[in-house]
Amino acid sequence: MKLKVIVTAKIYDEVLEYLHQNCEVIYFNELNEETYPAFIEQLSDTKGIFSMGLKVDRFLLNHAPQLKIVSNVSVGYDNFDLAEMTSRGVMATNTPEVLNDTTADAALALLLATARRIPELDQYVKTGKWHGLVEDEWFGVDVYGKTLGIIGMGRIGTAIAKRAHLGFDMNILYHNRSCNIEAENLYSCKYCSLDELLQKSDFVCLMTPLTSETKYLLGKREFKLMKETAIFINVSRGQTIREKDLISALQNKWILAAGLDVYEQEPVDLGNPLLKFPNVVTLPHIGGATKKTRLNMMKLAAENLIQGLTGERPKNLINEQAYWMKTCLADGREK
Ligand SMILES: NC(=O)C1=CN([C@@H]2O[C@H](COP(=O)(O)OP(=O)(O)OC[C@H]3O[C@@H](n4cnc5c(N)ncnc54)[C@H](OP(=O)(O)O)[C@@H]3O)[C@@H](O)[C@H]2O)C=CC1
Ligand SMILES: O=C(O)C(=O)[C@@H](O)[C@H](O)[C@H](O)CO
Repeated sequence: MKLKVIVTAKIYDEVLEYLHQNCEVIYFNELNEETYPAFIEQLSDTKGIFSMGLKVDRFLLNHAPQLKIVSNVSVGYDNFDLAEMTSRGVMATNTPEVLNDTTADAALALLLATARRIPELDQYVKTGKWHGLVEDEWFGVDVYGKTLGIIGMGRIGTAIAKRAHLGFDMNILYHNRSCNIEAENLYSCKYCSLDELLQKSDFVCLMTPLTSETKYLLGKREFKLMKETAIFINVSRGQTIREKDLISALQNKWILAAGLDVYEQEPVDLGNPLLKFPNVVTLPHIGGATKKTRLNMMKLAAENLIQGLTGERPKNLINEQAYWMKTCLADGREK
């Protein structure tokens, strides 16, 4: 008998086909008020879930006593209550690496668009304001040769550093809890404290995961430390900053501008003051999304799911302990 899995993410046909070959698939195109009760009902004998950003908490787990694995089609997994999953032996997996370059491209796109005021100038052309020589009040600022501070120099941070250093001759500062020797050697990145990075950078790019440590990492104090000419880019998660403090920073001109892919609340509320600033360039949390990369993320997530269901250690297992609890201890294998 095939094992039952629930799919709650939009999924490309070839990946759905792969899952069908291996599992009995219950597919929810969308989880909303109407479909949620049926989803909860299906959980009772479900072994695996394939989802993107699904909140996996005690409530969900209480309804899923047979669950072995939740495969996230995303590298960030702040949607998981990891402690709760691990204590119940439910494996958690994500999709690192395959989206590094796509997300780094998006971060650079935001950086360039904000610095050179591309959306404003696009409107300038399209609304017929272009009559002669463009006045210098519309000019942006240079990117090449400037200092970029990357907070969170991991897989994606390093891909951003590569582009900025090799492509735009930028000096790179970075801050992590530990050093990234590869980034230092390959792209001349220099480690510094968070405060030093904020004070010295022309561009500050936030690229950490959202954790209890990074929640509200940047607030009023940190925005005030930045240069008045600094441009802030956030492609991590909305809650890594205090959004109301970013709004104050822009209102009071503590910083020059911001480029944002992520928000405290998503989809962002139309009344959010951030949407009113001409010097804020916005994207709808699409940094990691191109069709090719999304397909690769889905394929990886599907492989992780099947590996977990068939007793293999999933390639991108996040909580090792859960694997040993359910898979190895259950069949008597030694750690
Ligand atoms: N907008 C989008 O579409 C996308 C957003 N993302 C977001 O980007 C995040 C990063 O992805 P990825 O690069 O693959 O992750 P990595 O784990 O490779 O990198 C994260 C980096 O953050 C650093 N970090 C973690 N905690 C802290 C802390 N408390 N203080 C300072 N630095 C810290 C880590 O270094 P150290 O451990 O040494 O501190 C590491 O270098 C994801 O978790 C996700 O939230 C990812 C893809 C797309
Ligand atoms: O992988 C991550 O952590 C991401 O943030 C992205 O890939 C989104 O999941 C995706 O863009 C859907 O919003």
